[in-house]
Amino acid sequence: MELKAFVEITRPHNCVLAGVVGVLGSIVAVGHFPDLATAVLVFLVVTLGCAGGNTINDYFDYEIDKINRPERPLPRGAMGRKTALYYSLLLLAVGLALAYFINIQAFILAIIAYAAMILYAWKLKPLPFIGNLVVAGLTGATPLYGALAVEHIGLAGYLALCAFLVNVAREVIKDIEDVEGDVAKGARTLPIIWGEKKAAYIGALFAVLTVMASFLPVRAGVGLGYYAMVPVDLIILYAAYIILKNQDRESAHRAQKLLKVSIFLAVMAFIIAAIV
Ligand SMILES: CC(C)=CCC/C(C)=C/CC/C(C)=C/CC/C(C)=C/COC[C@H](O)COP(=O)(O)O
Ligand SMILES: CC(C)=CCC/C(C)=C/CC/C(C)=C/CC/C(C)=C/COP(=O)(O)OP(=O)(O)O
Ligand SMILES: [Mg+2]
Repeated sequence: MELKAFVEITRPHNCVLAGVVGVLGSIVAVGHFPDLATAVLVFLVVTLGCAGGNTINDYFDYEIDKINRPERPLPRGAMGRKTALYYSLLLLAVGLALAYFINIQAFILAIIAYAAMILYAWKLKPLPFIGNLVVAGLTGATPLYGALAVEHIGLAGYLALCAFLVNVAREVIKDIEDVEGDVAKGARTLPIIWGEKKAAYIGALFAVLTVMASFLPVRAGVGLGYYAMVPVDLIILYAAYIILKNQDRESAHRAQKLLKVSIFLAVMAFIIAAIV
């Protein structure tokens, strides 16, 4: 057993980014930084939820990951599967306990989101496109979580829409990348039942929809910070071009990684826009 596996299996880069997006949701909802206690609780509930969701995802994906992601902690033997299961449930239990101290709507949304992550990992992932929508929906719920914590939605709705759309695009393109392992396990993902070309069209469509939605906050008159969104949109459109041009594993990997970079840069742009 490797102790670092307890951090690695949570995919800390995703969890910290998600936690920042949760607090960003609070900020853009009310136009200023929330009180420190609320910000810390929102960050922890989202981060622990994402950590528990990633961990239980790897528990259920053990067979697929042995083919697609053999370097991950479970397939490489760095952690036992049962340990991963109990560890994920502990992370989620602590997150729920903290959500109770925010407010009732934030506590209820945490219960729904955590249950959806477990259900996704356990049963929904093999469902064509439904699995993608669940993951993207959870990712879109992240800024809304911060907005619920401050009991106001405001611009967090635009942030949630962009998060949802870009993650639908990324999840579909990740499925194109993972076709080999998914076929071996009998998963019925979009590229497997519709073909990789049609799945690429769906992924590219949601990428274009993300670019269109990214200007909504500008229409709402939000400041100069939103021009930082232009390079983000160019990266998203380039990712769409790559996956439309070629649907092999390498192209899908490059496209989905570019979308991940666009997510990180977009979050920085939203933070600049919220501060400027
Ligand atoms: C215009 C534009 C792109 C706006 C961005 C909107 C926004 C705030 C996005 C943030 C979404 C978010 C909460 C991201 C958290 C981290 C993340 C990517 C979660 C989704 O993870 C599922 C994925 O399948 C994990 O795979 P991998 O990243 O390869 O480990
Ligand atoms: C709203 C609240 C309280 C929490 C949300 C927490 C977040 C940000 C969830 C969104 C991200 C998410 C759903 C993470 C867990 C599940 C996950 C890793 C899905 C993707 O897994 P796979 O489809 O198996 O793809 P890979 O394992 O190959 O990445
Ligand atoms: Mg997985």
